[in-house]
Amino acid sequence: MSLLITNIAELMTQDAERRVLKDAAVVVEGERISWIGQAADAPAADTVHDAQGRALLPGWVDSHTHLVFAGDRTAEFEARMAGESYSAGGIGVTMNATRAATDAELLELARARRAEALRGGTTYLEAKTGYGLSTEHEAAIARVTSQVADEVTFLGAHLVPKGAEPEAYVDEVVGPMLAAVAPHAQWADVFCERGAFDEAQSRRVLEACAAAGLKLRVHGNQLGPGAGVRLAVELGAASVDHVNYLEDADVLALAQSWDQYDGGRGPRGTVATCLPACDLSTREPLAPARRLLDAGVQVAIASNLNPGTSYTSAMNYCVTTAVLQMGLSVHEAVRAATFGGALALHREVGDDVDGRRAVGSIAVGHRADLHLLNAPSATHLAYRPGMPLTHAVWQAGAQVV
Ligand SMILES: N=CN[C@@H](CCC(=O)O)C(=O)O
Ligand SMILES: [Zn+2]
Repeated sequence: MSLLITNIAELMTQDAERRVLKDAAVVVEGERISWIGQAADAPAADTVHDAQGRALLPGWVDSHTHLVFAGDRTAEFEARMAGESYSAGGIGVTMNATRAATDAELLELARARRAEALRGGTTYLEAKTGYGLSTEHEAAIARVTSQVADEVTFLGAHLVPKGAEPEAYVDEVVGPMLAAVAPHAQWADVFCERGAFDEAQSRRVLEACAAAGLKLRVHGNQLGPGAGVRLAVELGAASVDHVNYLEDADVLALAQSWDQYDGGRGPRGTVATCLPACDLSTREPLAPARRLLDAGVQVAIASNLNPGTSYTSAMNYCVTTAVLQMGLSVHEAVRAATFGGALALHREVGDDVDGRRAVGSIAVGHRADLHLLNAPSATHLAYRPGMPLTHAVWQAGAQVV
């Protein structure tokens, strides 16, 4: 079955040439984009969707979520709004609530959140473990996560649980916990921050996970300057996330990591993933996305959905914030939330590579993940902040919204 989406006022492809087409059309065959071009030149298809002058973007690629948890942290949020600062310790509150839930309850909660994200235009999503913090609970959460997320990240090194001795806990993370979770995960992450894991502990976790075949990502430089960015670049992590507190040397290292990049055929560098909703909720300085882009760093924008620092999956809101408060153009912000997220997950290139297609851009051969706005241009995301602009969504060629 083929589908022609026509009468698109603005088609923001986020493809290699960063093309933005006016009066455009897209043809989808099965799960795959098979044609893009001017509406007047479009081939016939089995069915037609008249976009009626709306804007079409790639579906959002949310490359940083903590989708699987129970409970909420309203009281902590209220305290923060009253002037308290965020600390990693709150993770323990969610650990207790999550351990108390059954796997079936966690799956139901996560499925509801995944559906909410999809309704907001998120067609591809990464999710982390990290609220189990024991071998048994991390393995259970990894199994649940693999049923709802497109990419699964092992984050046993999220917090040393209360009562545990840090080095003994790291021994567990790199030993039995890693062995139990690795079959369900593609990625490993560590919260390299004061109050969580120091540089040596983070390095140990990341090296062990890499040796077990997991690709790397890092939570770093969120609450103050630190080793996260440096470690991520040194170990070839796909992404370092938060990046609120950066020294010039961090920005330089991130930029240099992209020196050899040739569009995905050779090695990739380390993406800097900015989490605007989290920055606002924690009242941390916004990540310096403008400075990073100007330095030549590849940037992603993600939701960081979690009950502590960012209880939202609204990527429209993250993009709006990036434009209004972080100094990005609309095109740059949309790129970071689509192509940038895909790059941070090594999914930005490929026409049926290992049975999977590229996501995060609209190009022939890529997965037909499409987001139709109820607006004539993507500019309206920032121009009409907070308005419900998601009109229709296709995921792998199927209309889901
Ligand atoms: N920074 C570490 N982890 C989460 C917060 C987790 C929590 O507080 O529950 C984050 O990305 O912000
Ligand atoms: Zn996070």
